[in-house]
Amino acid sequence: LSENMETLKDFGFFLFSSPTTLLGVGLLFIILYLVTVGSSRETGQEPPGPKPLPLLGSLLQLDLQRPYKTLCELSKKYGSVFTVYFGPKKSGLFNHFHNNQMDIMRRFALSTLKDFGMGKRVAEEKILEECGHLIQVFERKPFNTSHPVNYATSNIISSIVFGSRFDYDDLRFRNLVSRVNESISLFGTTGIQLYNTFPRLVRWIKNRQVILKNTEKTIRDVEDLTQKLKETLNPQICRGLVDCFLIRKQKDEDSCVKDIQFTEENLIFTVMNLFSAGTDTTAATLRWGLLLMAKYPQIQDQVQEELTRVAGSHEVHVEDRKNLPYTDAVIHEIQRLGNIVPMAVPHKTSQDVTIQKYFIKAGTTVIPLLTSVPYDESEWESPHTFNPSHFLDKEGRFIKRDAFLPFSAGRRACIGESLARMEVFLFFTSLLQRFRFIPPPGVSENDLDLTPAVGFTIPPSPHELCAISRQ
Ligand code: HEM
Repeated sequence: LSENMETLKDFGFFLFSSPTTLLGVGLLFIILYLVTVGSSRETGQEPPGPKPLPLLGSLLQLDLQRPYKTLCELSKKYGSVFTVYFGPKKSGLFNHFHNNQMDIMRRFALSTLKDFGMGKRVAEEKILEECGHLIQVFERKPFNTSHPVNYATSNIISSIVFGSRFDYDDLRFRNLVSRVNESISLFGTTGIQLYNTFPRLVRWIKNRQVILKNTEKTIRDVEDLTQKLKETLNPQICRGLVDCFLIRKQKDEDSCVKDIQFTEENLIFTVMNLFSAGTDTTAATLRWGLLLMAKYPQIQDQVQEELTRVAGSHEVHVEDRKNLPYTDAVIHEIQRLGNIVPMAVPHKTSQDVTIQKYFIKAGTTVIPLLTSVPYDESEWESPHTFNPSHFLDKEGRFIKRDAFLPFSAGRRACIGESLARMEVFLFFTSLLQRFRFIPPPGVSENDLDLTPAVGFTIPPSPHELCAISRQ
């Protein structure tokens, strides 16, 4: 996902696309000049920012484990477009795609996800089936929600990509999911921030070695899984995204088209990207949801009262959402407060560009600082409190808010948004229908800690909950 190329058009579109513009200063951009200080001044005015130290840039001013926090503070001082130096020059951890390839792979993934039911009934059926499996493994005795929830969300993307789900006790699947979780979490550590800043100096850093090993093993697993699909491929039937990719590749080969997009390498990385992007994010959101329900039992009561009144013991479907305004508001509030992708995905300008009055050189890393939006005091009545009324009008009807941007905006916004929204709604409602979530014995609601973990995406810190059956 990281360091993907971005065209000038994408960049402009992102900046001026409607929700962003509406928010004014809401969506803040950090412009990370990783080139020599002052070089861009030759061509135009550089965005403001803290004065960089030689070599270290702005490093000493940043909380390297939670950079989004200090960056948010800096944005208050310097405005919606500003510069931060992460050390002296440009660096990146993974960069697998070239510009056009990224565009084509994005389009391919998006249209295949749609073919496989993203936002449609097919996906709904898959998710409801998975809810059935997830419910079986939730326990009355204290348990860590991380594993089961990650397996469940991973199975949704797996069945879209590979055409089938995995058993929760399948060792290879468990390892795949654990490696994704571990790498995403390590991406947020100080060590990796340092590596990104001084790649030559700290190549040996342990967390980088772990990420590289994880990636190597995942590549082997994905190669093996795709090989099995290749052996049983029937060009008439697409079981999942991998099949569609292979069929397209075969077609190009048959008609002697020299393929630079539909290559084995792109297949592996597309699958890996979807697998990581689709697992950790949705699971983190759901885990925040369950934790917040345990912490705020009165809100859990109201969700359960509404679910009982509207759906009784029937399975909740997507079409029920419009009749569940309170539950819908709670889910939106979970996403707002959870703020699980605080710095979106870094992009890179492919050409020089001027934004507002500021000149940004080609090759500059640009980070949309999403974290500034959900806690914006000019947008939310009580930005730091879990308050579902942010999404309700006086009559208790659900209201959309422009400052709700967990999936980012513009041409490079999340491609899994409708799938993720469906997953979060169906998993959350079916779990809340069946279970009451409470803290473990001896732990009070007040003791439940809402400090986020460290990571590229930010789930809650490790914790345990009890799931008491309501039936
Ligand atoms: C609640 C769950 C999710 C949240 C909050 C979320 C959020 C985001 C955000 C903020 C971005 C960065 C956009 C930007 O850089 O401007 C992103 C990118 C992306 N997401 Fe999601 N996402 C979620 C679930 C998913 C799922 C289920 C999938 C799988 C289909 C997915 C696939 C992707 C991909 C492939 C990208 C990169 C797009 C690109 O660079 O062009 N996401 N997501």
